[in-house]
Amino acid sequence: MSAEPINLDSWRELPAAQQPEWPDHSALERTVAELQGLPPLVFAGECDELKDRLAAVVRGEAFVLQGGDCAETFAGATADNVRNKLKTLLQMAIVLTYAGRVPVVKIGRLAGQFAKPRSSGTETRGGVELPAYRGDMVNGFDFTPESRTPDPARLLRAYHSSAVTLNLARAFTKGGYADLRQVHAWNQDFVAESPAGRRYEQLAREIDHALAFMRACRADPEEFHTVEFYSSHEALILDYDRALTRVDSRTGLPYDVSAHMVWIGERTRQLDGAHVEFFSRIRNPIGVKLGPTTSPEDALALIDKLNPANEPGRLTFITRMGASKVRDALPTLVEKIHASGAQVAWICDPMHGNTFEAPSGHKTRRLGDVLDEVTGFFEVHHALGTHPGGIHIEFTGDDVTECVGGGHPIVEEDLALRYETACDPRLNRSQSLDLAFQLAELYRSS
Ligand SMILES: O=C[C@H](O)[C@H](O)COP(=O)(O)O
Ligand SMILES: C=C(OP(=O)(O)O)C(=O)O
Repeated sequence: MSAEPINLDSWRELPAAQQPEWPDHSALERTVAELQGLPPLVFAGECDELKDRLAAVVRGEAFVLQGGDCAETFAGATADNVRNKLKTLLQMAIVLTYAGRVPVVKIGRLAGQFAKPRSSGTETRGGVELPAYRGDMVNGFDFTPESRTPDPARLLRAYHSSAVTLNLARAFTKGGYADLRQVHAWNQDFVAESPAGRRYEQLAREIDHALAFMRACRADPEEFHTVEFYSSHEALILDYDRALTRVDSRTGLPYDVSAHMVWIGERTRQLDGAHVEFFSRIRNPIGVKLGPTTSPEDALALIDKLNPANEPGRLTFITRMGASKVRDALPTLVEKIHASGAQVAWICDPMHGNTFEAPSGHKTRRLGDVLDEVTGFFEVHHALGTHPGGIHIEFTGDDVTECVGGGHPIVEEDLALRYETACDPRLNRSQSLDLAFQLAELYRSS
């Protein structure tokens, strides 16, 4: 048991970036009090299990696949939607495990990814200025004063939507849908239409043969029938994540039980800021996004503050440099941190450094840039002898047209066809599989 209670409110004294301006503070306090009385969404023991899996990533023995929507929406918490995202994640994981020959730690940007940091606090349309959309946890997407006013009741809806989503994810991953014998079923609606689907079908046939062989040998391990799946989100709105922090009865230590893993974004990772302070107090495995301006000194100071015991699996750096910068910005960072002896996992987010505006005004990303950043990430780690530990992506299971490129190509003129994201552009299912095949090749040759 820990000797003294840990102060979970020390962050309140510090500047907290990207927080909503709640118009009604007493409503916020009532909501927070209600959240504090609600059951945990995940258990501390599950968070520890994920920490162990991430420790294997630090040792170079496993690879992280972390992904999901840029911004989940309340309306999107449906069985079809969650199943489609999980299906894509499972297909990507199978490609990586089979073709890349590496165990994959599966983490969704799911069941809690309801808040967004924004470049500007307001949005102007036709001369009207309103608060920017900050995710369904804070305000509505519609461009009206009512919808854009931050509403604390949304924190409760975020909790309940997370609970529904996590319940579906647990049912799909433990209840038979994720059984390896379903490798073909996951592809059924897809195979004929897309080159990635056809390539996947070939791989699924090989897996079938391998499974038949294993069964003939009377080997049918439990791992073939269910999947370990973990949830994660950017813990941006501190009132929410603090209200869902509970002291673990086994150890007396605090965990943010709104997700297994939480991360700090590029815009809120100030060393003397509230987010870093709050994260230093909770015991979940945590991530920190690092953009191209991060100095090795910044990263080392974050390690001192967030992982003073140098526990492997506790801290993951998610680098998001941009394809044009990764080969210049990443090497010194990795080299100096590795030389310090710090035990961190390195994950590449090839999305957030590669956003641009198409002539139509849509925010988009090129799959080619995404693949180039991932390739640069592998090159840097290969040259330094460190482990490229995973990827963090924004994707969806639907055939949206938000990013350009891919084996089943989408061009800039297609963007308006199915542009459905609430914030940043996501890879569709075919583009996600293209990425998985490329990753598997990179992994095998690294
Ligand atoms: O997902 C990341 C950020 O929230 C997003 O890129 C911010 O977008 P903006 O620059 O349109 O505010
Ligand atoms: C905001 C995000 O990324 P970053 O903090 O890296 O900009 C995100 O991943 O949603």
